[in-house]
Amino acid sequence: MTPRPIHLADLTLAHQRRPAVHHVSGRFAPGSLTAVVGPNGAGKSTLLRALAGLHRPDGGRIEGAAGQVALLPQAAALDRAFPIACLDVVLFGLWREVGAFRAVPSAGRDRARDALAAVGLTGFERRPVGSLSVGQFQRLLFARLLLQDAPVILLDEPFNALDSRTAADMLALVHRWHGEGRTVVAVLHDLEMVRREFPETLLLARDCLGWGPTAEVLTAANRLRARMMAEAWAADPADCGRQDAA
Ligand SMILES: Nc1ncnc2c1ncn2[C@@H]1O[C@H](COP(=O)(O)OP(=O)(O)OP(=O)(O)O)[C@@H](O)[C@H]1O
Repeated sequence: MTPRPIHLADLTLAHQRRPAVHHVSGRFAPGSLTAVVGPNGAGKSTLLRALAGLHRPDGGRIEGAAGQVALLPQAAALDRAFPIACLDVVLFGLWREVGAFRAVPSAGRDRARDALAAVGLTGFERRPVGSLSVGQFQRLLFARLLLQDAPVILLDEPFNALDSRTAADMLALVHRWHGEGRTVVAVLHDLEMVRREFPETLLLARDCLGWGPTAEVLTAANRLRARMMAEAWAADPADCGRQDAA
């Protein structure tokens, strides 16, 4: 597995012209394992969506992400009322390989069953997604990522609302991906987990307040700055302060 590096060059991402990510520059090294942390509304999900090609830059550039990224969105952002069976959700992971309108070969179905087994969902093939618990649904989304087999994996709050057993199982998958040389980027709020498990951290409060080894980034001073920045942005969300921002 040889991911390409991903560069952010003076990246600004906006919603309705209000910057959510503001003049951020830096690099996700190939094979790195990075936590993206910051207060609510700091631009973390917006950044992941942009890396996945779902949000176009309003300023600056993202280089190297196209075609090598798989995204696990926040579970809360997904509609589970859709009447679809678990195996079919996992098979979406083959979309790039197989295409939208071609039948999935039986080998693909076998891989999907293997992915379900790998996340502890053997026997769930025909279950409608609406009948799954929160933790089972998150396992299902991880199974889809397994099938996607992407060099770069983006996870938006992947352990939210999971019990400790499920969180540990999903964390083991993250480490497996890292061990295979993939680049993994995860939005997280649990700073203890970040310190324990994630060697690199990007601290975001719309602006980048630190990006590098976790112990150097997650200092009390930086976290205080992040909170203050978030409050300043909340008070005046449109004030970019630079000529060239969106
Ligand atoms: N679709 C949207 N339309 C308008 N504004 C949006 C949209 N999505 C996000 N925003 C705004 O952009 C800012 C950044 O949101 P984002 O979801 O990226 O933050 P976050 O760091 O992921 O937050 P959280 O930790 O609460 O999930 C917030 O002020 C949010 O209200």
